[in-house]
Amino acid sequence: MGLAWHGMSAARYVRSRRAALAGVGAPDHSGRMTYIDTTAQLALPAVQTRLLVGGAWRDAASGRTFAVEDPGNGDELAQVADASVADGVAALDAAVAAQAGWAATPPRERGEILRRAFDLVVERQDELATIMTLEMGKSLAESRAEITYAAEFFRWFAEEAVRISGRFSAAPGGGSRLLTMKQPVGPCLFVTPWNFPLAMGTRKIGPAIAAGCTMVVKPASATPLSMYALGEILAEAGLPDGVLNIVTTRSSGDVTGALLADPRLRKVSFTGSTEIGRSIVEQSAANLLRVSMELGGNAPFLVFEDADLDKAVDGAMLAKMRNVGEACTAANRFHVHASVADEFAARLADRMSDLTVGHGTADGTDVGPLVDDATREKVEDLVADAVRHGGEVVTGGERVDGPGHYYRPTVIKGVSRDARILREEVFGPVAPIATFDDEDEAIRAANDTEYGLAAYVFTRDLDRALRVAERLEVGMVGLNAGVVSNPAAPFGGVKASGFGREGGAEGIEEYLETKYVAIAVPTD
Ligand SMILES: O=CCCC(=O)O
Repeated sequence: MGLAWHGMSAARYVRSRRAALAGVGAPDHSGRMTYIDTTAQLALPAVQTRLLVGGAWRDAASGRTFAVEDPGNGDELAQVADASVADGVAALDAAVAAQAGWAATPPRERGEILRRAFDLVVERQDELATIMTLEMGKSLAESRAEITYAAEFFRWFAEEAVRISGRFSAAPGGGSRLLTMKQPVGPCLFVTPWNFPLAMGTRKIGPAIAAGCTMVVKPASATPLSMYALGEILAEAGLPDGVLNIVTTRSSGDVTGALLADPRLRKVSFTGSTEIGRSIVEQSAANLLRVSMELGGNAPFLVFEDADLDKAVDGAMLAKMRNVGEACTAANRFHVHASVADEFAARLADRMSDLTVGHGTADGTDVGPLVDDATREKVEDLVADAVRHGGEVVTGGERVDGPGHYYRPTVIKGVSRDARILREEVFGPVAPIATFDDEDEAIRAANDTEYGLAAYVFTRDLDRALRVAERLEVGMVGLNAGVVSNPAAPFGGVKASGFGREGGAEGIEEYLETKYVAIAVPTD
């Protein structure tokens, strides 16, 4: 059975969209994006998604909706309920009402729900990939990879649900015993981003379900459809009403502000920009909420003179081009030993210029559009600034004309340390390369940022690898590896990249409180 889309079959929706989109935004090697007007064939069903509150789908109290657009050609994909503050509070009411019952549900039952949801996500990978590609642009291959990643959080936390434990010990002085237990923190608010619309949801929802927490999820307004599809799957997997509530809104600040001010909320987890993260942390102080923040990055990619350059270029392609560069873990700047920098730049440019830019659903597309024009304009500004600061564009360096927000995969070498592109998060397919002469200089350059999420190190010298990994001010290091993300590993950053860890054995701890009971034991 396919996803049911509030009475209409999402499979039918996806099929009709897929047929309609065949040929739209086909890549054209002359440099333009050809848009084949398929309006006559589109015949889009008026997909309207609603809010999920207490297990029921309902309209926003305001009756308002907003449009979700395909970043690959600007087509409207759906109208989505635009929740008001009252809708947000109703969702929290539902989460609060479900909390006690859910916390009392046997861990095995919570794990089994997650396991069934894992199976369903895997089974529906193609449908989900089409929805995701349409709403955020990346190629279908990228969307499928994200869906596998997303599903694995459910499988991982299905296994963690039954391993929550405490301890029992004797007080050193005698006279009492100490019983330490773990309990769910309570109702949570999750604010998820558009760049990984499903995985950033499952990375929070999975451990919350495993730990026995209820939740309100507010997905990014650009990408609500993947989250709705996930809500349908979790309901089908047997998640009780009210445990997961989904609220889409364009008034994010108002709705999340009201929830953060509500003393019934006990935790907030946010993935997104450092700027918004700071504001959420400030607001969460009033009720002293448990907080997890997964914020911006500015990952350095270090290539030492002894690195295997083939592996370094493979790693660079992954670290830079995964998700079209729209990832907080993306290699943002390349610091390469001066003796190998030209060779590295030439090899990377060869690989980048081979990539096919096109609509995410078109056959052969490697690189889809950026999510919106503001993102593309920022990329253009950063490239222009890098060139003003002496950078030489080796490949790319321009937008693709035509509908959609496309930008060519770009390599710039000789970027000087004062260029903005080495300090600001690019969130696009641009690899700026700067050089260093020795290890200390490489580390100084890598740490010269307010961010501290991920870093990548390429070297064949094990001593150096460990030394450098220890000195880098980041939460995650890829050692001769271009991807650090793994559901079994603790994902998270330091400095302005936030705090808290998602995934791994640490992931579930974010959703658990520790309580201890002192038990008097008569001594005679
Ligand atoms: O963009 C943030 C998350 C990226 C990831 O989980 O790999």
